[in-house]
Amino acid sequence: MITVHQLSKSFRSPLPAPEGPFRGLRTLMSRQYTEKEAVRGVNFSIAPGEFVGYIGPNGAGKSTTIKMLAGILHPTSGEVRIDGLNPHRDRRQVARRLGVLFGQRTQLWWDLPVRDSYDILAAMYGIDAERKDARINELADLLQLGEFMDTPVRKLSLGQRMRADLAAALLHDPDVLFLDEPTIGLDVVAKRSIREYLHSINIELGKTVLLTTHDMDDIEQLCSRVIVINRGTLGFDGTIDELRRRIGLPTLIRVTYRQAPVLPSAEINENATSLRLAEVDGRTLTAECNREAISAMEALRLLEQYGDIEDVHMEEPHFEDVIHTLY
Ligand SMILES: Nc1ncnc2c1ncn2[C@@H]1O[C@H](COP(=O)(O)OP(=O)(O)OP(=O)(O)O)[C@@H](O)[C@H]1O
Repeated sequence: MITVHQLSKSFRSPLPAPEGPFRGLRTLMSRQYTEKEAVRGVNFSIAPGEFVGYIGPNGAGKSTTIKMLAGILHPTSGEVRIDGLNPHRDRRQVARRLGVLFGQRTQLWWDLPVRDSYDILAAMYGIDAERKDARINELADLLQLGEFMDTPVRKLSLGQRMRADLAAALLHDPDVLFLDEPTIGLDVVAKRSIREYLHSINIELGKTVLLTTHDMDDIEQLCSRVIVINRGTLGFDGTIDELRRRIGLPTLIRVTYRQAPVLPSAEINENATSLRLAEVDGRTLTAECNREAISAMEALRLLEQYGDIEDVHMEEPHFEDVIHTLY
């Protein structure tokens, strides 16, 4: 559905003129430029129906990539294809298949009621009146837009605005969605409602979604695959589980024994790279387990030697911590 081959984008900015009078004016006239390689030789492909997270630290090149995928920016080199089409050359055809949301900027008309923005967008996409009304009613129902459909966009709360923008991105029923920070600044309730909706359109309607976000809960709850970009180049492309394994943060195993365990230093220390004792507190022992080196069953078999186990609790490393290690 989406293929990206050796995609690169450089930005050229004028170098500031040296200190002195009329510096601002001299900067404008400056003929010296600096080149910023925002995206460097990126390759990936996304199959129909995938939900992919595209993540990276600030300034990594995420928005620049999405803008090139959507045909808003022209690549310096490399290729993008959306369903075989070039987003720049075949702009109109691609626009029909594509819905784009930039969470930081609305694509709705600020001073117009929400409904009027949809009328304008429907005219731009060539949607006839009957289909437009049916579509707006459907989206208003699913995204609960009814109460503010006639309110100017500038008067909406952030959560309402995001729902209205999502409906705008979906109005023409595109197969592919590019979402750049769709939950930014939202409270937990609004985030949950947006996530539930995105999940449902991916699972039930088979929409292909590329999601950029700094919210790792978005990624963990929605994405089957994650692509990590850093300083313009891809560092990882795979499932969340693969990413966890690659980073190798330990799984915590918390075992409660029937009686206080006999301290197990010797044997656990022999296996310190795979299973490391972190803490003993009364009847509870906490160990850090490297799942690459030892299975949970093997770890439990080792821990069983130190007493009768009453309860076991396992805690995977927090995804935020995994990502923090990666950045
Ligand atoms: N129009 C532009 N002119 C010059 N440099 C730009 C332009 N747009 C982006 N950049 C630079 O390209 C780099 C990548 O920017 P981009 O917006 O793609 O990052 P991002 O990963 O989306 O970051 P964030 O998470 O902060 O939104 C940054 O260093 C940014 O300053």
